[in-house]
Amino acid sequence: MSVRVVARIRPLLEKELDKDVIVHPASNDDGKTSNVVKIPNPKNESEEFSFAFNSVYEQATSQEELFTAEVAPHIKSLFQGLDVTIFAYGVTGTGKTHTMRGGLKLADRGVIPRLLSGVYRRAKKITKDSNGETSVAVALSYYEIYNDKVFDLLEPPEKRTPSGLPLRAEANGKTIVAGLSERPCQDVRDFERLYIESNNNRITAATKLNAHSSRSHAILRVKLTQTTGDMVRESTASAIDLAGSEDNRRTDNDKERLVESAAINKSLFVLSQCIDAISRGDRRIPFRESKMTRILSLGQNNGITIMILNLAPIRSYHLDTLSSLNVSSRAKRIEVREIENEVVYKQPPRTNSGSSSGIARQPLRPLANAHNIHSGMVAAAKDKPSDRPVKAFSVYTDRLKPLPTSRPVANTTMKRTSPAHKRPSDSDGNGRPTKITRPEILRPAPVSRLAKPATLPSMSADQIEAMVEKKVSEILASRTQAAPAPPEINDAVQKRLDALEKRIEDGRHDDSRSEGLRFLLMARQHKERGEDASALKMYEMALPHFPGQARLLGKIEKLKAKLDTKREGRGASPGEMGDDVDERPVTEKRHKKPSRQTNDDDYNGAEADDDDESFVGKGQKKSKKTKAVKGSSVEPNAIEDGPSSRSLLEIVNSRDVSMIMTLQGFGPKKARDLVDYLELLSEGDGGRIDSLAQLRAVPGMGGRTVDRAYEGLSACRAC
Ligand SMILES: Nc1ncnc2c1ncn2[C@@H]1O[C@H](COP(=O)(O)OP(=O)(O)OP(=O)(O)O)[C@@H](O)[C@H]1O
Repeated sequence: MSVRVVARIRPLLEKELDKDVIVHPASNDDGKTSNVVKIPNPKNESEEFSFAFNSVYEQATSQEELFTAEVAPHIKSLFQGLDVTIFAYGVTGTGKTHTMRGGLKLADRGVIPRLLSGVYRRAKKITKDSNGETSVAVALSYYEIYNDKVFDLLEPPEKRTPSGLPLRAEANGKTIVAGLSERPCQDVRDFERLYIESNNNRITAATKLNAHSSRSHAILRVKLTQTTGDMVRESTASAIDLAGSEDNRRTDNDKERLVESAAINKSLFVLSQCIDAISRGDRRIPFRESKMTRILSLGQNNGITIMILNLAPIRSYHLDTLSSLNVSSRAKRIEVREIENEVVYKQPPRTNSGSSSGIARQPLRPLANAHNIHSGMVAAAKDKPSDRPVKAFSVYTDRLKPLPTSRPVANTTMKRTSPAHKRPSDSDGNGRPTKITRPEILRPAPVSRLAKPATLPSMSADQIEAMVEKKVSEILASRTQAAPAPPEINDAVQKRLDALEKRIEDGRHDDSRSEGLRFLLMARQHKERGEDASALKMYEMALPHFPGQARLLGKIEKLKAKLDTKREGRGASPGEMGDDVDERPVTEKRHKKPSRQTNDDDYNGAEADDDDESFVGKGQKKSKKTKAVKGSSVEPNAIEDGPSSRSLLEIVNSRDVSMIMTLQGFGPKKARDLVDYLELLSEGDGGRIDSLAQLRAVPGMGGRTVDRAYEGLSACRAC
C-alpha cells in the first residue's frame, strides 16, 4: 500500500484572528469537505492551486476525530504484527506537536497518548479473550534527533554524550539506534508519567514563529510483544513529531537557533529529496544523508505509514505552505510493503505451516534476534483479508503523467462540475498543483468536519484501485527506463562504505576520531558520485582529525590539482564547474602545519586498502579519471548531467514560485519572471528549460544568477 497522507488545517490562534485565511478544504457539491486543499497562486490571486490528499481535516477537527479516523483503525493491524509509523510534517507553528502530543486535558490529548490508551485497551481484551493464554508487554523508547545527533529522551540530559547515539543497520534492513534505552510500561498511567517526564528532556525554544518550537525531531517507539505459549511476536508503532521547517528571513533567530534551524531545514530538505527520488522511481534514494531520513526510511519500512501534514491557514505562511503541500502530495506515491512481522518460537523453530497467505515472509530468526513477534491467535487471523487495513489508494490519488514533459493544465471545469465524477487532481506527474480559477465568493467553511472518501458511481473502489496501481506501475517502469541513471555506487564500494560506517558507529573511537572518520566517509561518498569539490571539502575537514597524515594530504593535493586542471581547461566560472564547483573551506587550514604528530591507526583503518585510484572500481573508472584530468574538452555535459544541474532544472521546470525561491539568488520577482517566461515558452515549444545554457539565456536571468543557484544546490548536497 502507499503512504497515507492526510492534511490537517489548524484553527487560527488568538493572536491571528484578524489574519487573512487563504488555505481551506474544497467543498463537494453537498457542502461537505472533500479531500482537496486549496490555496491561492501567490502570483495570481484569482487562481487557486488544489492538492489532493487521502483525507483533509478542516480547522474545527477535534483531536478525537482525527485519531478515530486515522490512527485507531491501525491498532488492530499493529496487533496483527504490522509495524505502524505515524509522522507529523509541516512548517513551524502549524500544529505538529499539538497533533502528536496535544494538551493535558482529556479532549486535547494528541495521537500518542490516545494510541497508547488504545494499545492497552486492546491488550487487555486479547488477554481476557484468550483466558490469559496470551500476554502482551509494552515497552517504550523515546529519542530526539537534534542537530543531526541522536539523544535518548528517557535518560536525563546530563547523561548525554556530545556525539549522541550511533545508528546501526540491522540484518533485516531496519535502522536502529544503538544503546537506546527501553522501558517497560504496564499501563496508561505508567506511560503518561514516563512520557511527561521525558518530554521535559526534549529541546524546545521560543522562536518568533512559535513560542514552544520543537528544535528536534522526536521519535517515540512503542514495542509490543505478544506471547502465547512458546510463540512470540513483536511489532512496533513509531510516532514521530518532526521539527518544523522555518524561513529564517522571518524568524530573527539568534546564532544558536540558526544552527538548529539549519540542521532542521537540512534534514527536511533531505526528506523532500527522498520523497522526490522515490516518487520518480530513482535507484538512489538519499536516505543516508540525514539521520532522520535513515530512521524514517520512508518506503523502505514495511507496514503502515501515515503522514499528517499540518497546515496553518493564514497568508504569512503562504510560500512555506505551498512548499510543504508540494512535498507531501508527492509522498502519496510512495509504496510501502505491507509485511507482517514474523512469529518466532522460544524453542527451536518449527516449520511455519501458516504462511500460505501470499504475504512475503521473513525467515524465522532465533528469539535473541527477533524483532517482530506475533501471537498464535493473531497469526491465525492473518488469513482474513478483511482484517487488513484499508488501502490508501482507494479513491484519490495523483493524476499521474510521465515526468516532466507534461505541463499542468488550468482546470476550470472542476470548480462547478460534480466532484464525484471528476477526480480532483493536485498535480501533474511532478507534483505540481492544478490551477483552478478561484471562485469569486469563497464558500463558508464546510459543515462536515471529517472528509469522507469520494465515490465513483460506475466503478468499485477495488476496480479504481487496481486501475490506479496498474497505471502507477507502468509509469514508474517507464520512468525507470527513460530516466538517466543517477551516479550509482557499485556494490563492492558500497560494502566498504558500510563497513567504514559501521566502524564509526561502533563507537570505538573518541569523538574527534569519529568526527574525522565521518568526514572521510562523506568524502568517499561524494567522490564516488563524481562530486570532487565536495569530496575535497570533506577530506579537508577530516584533516584536523588526522593531522599530518601523508596519504590524506596526498589525496587532498590530487583532488586540488584535478579541480584546478578542470577549471583552467574550461576557463569557466566556478558555477559552471558542475559538481566540481570550488566550495573549499578556508584555505589557511590546508596549509597549516599540523600541531601534533599523528597516530595514523584510525586513518589507515578507514582508508587502508584503497588509494584514490584503487578505491573506485579500478580499471574502467581510472581511465575516465585520466581523461578528466587531462581534458579541457572533458565532460561539457557533466555539468548539465550532474545531479545539481538536474535538481536545478527540475525546480525551474516545476514552475512553482515557492520552490524556485528556495534557489540561491532567486527572489520573488526573479522567480515569478521565470515562471512567466516558462508560461510564454509553453505556447511555443513545450515550455521546458533543458540545460543550464538555456537557463542562462532566459531574458533578465544572467549567468551569475544561474551560477549562484547551482552553487547553492551543490553546497546543499555537500553539507
Ligand atoms: N488543532 C489545533 N487546535 C488548537 N490549537 C492548535 C491546533 N494546532 C496547533 N495549535 C496551537 O498552535 C500553536 C503551534 O502549534 P505546535 O507547537 O503544535 O506547532 P509545531 O508545528 O509543533 O511547531 P514547531 O515545529 O515549531 O515545533 C500551539 O499554541 C498549539 O497549541
